[in-house]
Amino acid sequence: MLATSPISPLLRCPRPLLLRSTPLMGFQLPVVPLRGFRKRVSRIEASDSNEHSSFLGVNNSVMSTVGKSTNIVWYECKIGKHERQQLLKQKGCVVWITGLSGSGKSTVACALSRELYARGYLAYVLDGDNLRHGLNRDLSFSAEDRSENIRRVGEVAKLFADAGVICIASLISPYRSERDACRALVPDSFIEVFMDMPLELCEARDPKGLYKLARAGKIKGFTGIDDPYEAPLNCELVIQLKNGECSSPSSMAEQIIMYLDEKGFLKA
Ligand SMILES: Nc1ncnc2c1ncn2[C@@H]1O[C@H](COP(=O)(O)OS(=O)(=O)O)[C@@H](OP(=O)(O)O)[C@H]1O
Ligand SMILES: Nc1ncnc2c1ncn2[C@@H]1O[C@H](COP(=O)(O)OP(=O)(O)O)[C@@H](O)[C@H]1O
Repeated sequence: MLATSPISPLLRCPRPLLLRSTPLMGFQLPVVPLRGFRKRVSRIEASDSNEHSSFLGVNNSVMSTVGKSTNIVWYECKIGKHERQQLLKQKGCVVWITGLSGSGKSTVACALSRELYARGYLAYVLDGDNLRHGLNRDLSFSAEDRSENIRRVGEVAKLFADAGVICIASLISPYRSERDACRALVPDSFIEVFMDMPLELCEARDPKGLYKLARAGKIKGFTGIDDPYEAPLNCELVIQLKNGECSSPSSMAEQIIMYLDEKGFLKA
């Protein structure tokens, strides 16, 4: 359990205190983390201001500069991804669902989450539309902001996968290079699923009336109308119409579950 330090600012630890329960006393004792931590860090010189530079310091601590964050040190916990996966009896991964608005991304994402839950697996959906209500509320649909949107979701998805969770990201994510960058964050556990539905079908569905507005010129830069969508060239799964018919969401989810099972993600 974590708590902020109750001690004076002069003695404040660089990290929060850990509280540990003792069976004998039945209450929590503060445990000051890693004596020598401050000393070790203070002996490392400030790093330069390159985009991403790092060097080994005393006791293998690595002081880094990443983006605009200078003098930062990665702290490793003993309970890691492996332990969490053993606990959950599954492998953390990212199922990245891409496709046009109205192609069925959110529907299949929720069906997949539901089917996994029914089988005893933990999944979490990161939906583009939903994330734009919070984490990404500052982003528009300009190319630059869409790239930042995808980058952030890729980073969050990586954290979920590290937590041992099957993370289902459901975003239009129209640019190949940004999707590839997300893949590079979790190279062995990224499953790209392309909702390969014809524009005509998506437009006919138009559940939010956005295509109609885009065709009328009332929304500018709408994906598939006057903004590009770059279809994947080499993705793990493609979901398409069969004989002109759309499969049910649960059979689409089943297709993804079969892939996860074959590749060993459904065991620790
Ligand atoms: N200009 C424009 N282009 C595309 N989509 C638009 C636009 N404006 C609003 N919307 C709505 O936003 C949803 C897509 O958000 P995403 O975060 O998935 O988009 S992106 O990955 O950043 O391109 C998308 O949701 P889905 O229909 O679920 O895909 C739309 O409802
Ligand atoms: N497999 C499917 N079969 C029939 N209708 C579907 C299917 N998947 C999605 N739909 C319908 O298509 C519309 C768009 O689906 P949605 O999941 O919101 O797409 P997206 O998230 O890609 O915008 C919704 O009205 C939904 O009910």
